[in-house]
Amino acid sequence: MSDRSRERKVRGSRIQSSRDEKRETQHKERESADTRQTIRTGTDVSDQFVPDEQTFVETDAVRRMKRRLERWMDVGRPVHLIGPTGCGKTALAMQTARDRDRPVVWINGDADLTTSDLVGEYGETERISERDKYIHNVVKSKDIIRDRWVDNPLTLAVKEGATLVYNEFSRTKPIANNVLLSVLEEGMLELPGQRGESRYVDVHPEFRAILTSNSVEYAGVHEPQDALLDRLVGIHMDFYDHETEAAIVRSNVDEADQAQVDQTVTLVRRLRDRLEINVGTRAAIMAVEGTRPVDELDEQTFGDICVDVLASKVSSLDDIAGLREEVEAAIRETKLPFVDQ
Ligand SMILES: Nc1ncnc2c1ncn2[C@@H]1O[C@H](COP(=O)(O)OP(=O)(O)OP(=O)(O)O)[C@@H](O)[C@H]1O
Repeated sequence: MSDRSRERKVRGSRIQSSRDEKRETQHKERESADTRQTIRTGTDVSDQFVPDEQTFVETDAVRRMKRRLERWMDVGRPVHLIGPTGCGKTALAMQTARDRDRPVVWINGDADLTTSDLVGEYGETERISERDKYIHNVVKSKDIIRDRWVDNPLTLAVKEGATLVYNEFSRTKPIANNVLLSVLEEGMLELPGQRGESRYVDVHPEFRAILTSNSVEYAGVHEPQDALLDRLVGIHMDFYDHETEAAIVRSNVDEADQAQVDQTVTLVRRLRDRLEINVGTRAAIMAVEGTRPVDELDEQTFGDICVDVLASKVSSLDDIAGLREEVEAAIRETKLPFVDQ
């Protein structure tokens, strides 16, 4: 492949470096990795929240999904991860973002988010006092009070060439997300509150975006505008395979017994098929955590643990009774060796 064909175009602006030069740049960046930061605090920014780094399990299934995501990152396309609650979207997005060796910016979608929450506002007032020091013992002071513009996460990410992880973006009202349209296509961010030249910001060529949404809410809460969806590559995720879920549980629960993890994952996957409510990987993690303090685990106790793990998703005592029946039936079917039947 000729060098020219290796040059990759990012929406609205061209990465000047060929793939080799980019590798060279990345190598240099890696050398100064300690200067790389997840933008938590930077110049003129309020503290940025980014989920803490966790042990990330990479089985074949996870690697395949991650590679699929990275391919689109490589060509500069924003990716939309869609999947049921607790299937692993956030963990995958965050690990892919971290592995890019670029700053990571996190935004949590919310119905109250406005455009200025995303891009910035004149959030602070600065008072500048000038004293006239040329005329002896005459003090003339002038206070200038000026609003100071504060960049918010999206502007930060666009300026720094960060990887933006916009979690549950469809919880944000579409009108607030409109500001993404020109970022993802024309490579230009418009700051509605700003004036003159500073109203427009060129998108850094290394800027990338991963948006996640919950399959149910995605269609429900705020149907995203088609113009935004049109700019996104969509990857639908489902729950991982048994081996991956068991590995995820083990990585999230210290010193968990392998057999108990396997059996609990089997049970949780069985309940996922039987119940109307969404049974995510977190349920398996919490069920194994719930058994840790128990010395002699019997069917009743394990049934209580599994009901507790899922009960917040049912709203009435009748539903709880139905849930318990399903849980107990699934425990009997799964013949859990560690549970004294
Ligand atoms: N590859 C992985 N390695 C380690 N833990 C993982 C991995 N994938 C998912 N998990 C864990 O499984 C649980 C659910 O994952 P995650 O939060 O990423 O799901 P989600 O689809 O983003 O959920 P939600 O829709 O609630 O945001 C979390 O506790 C997460 O730490």
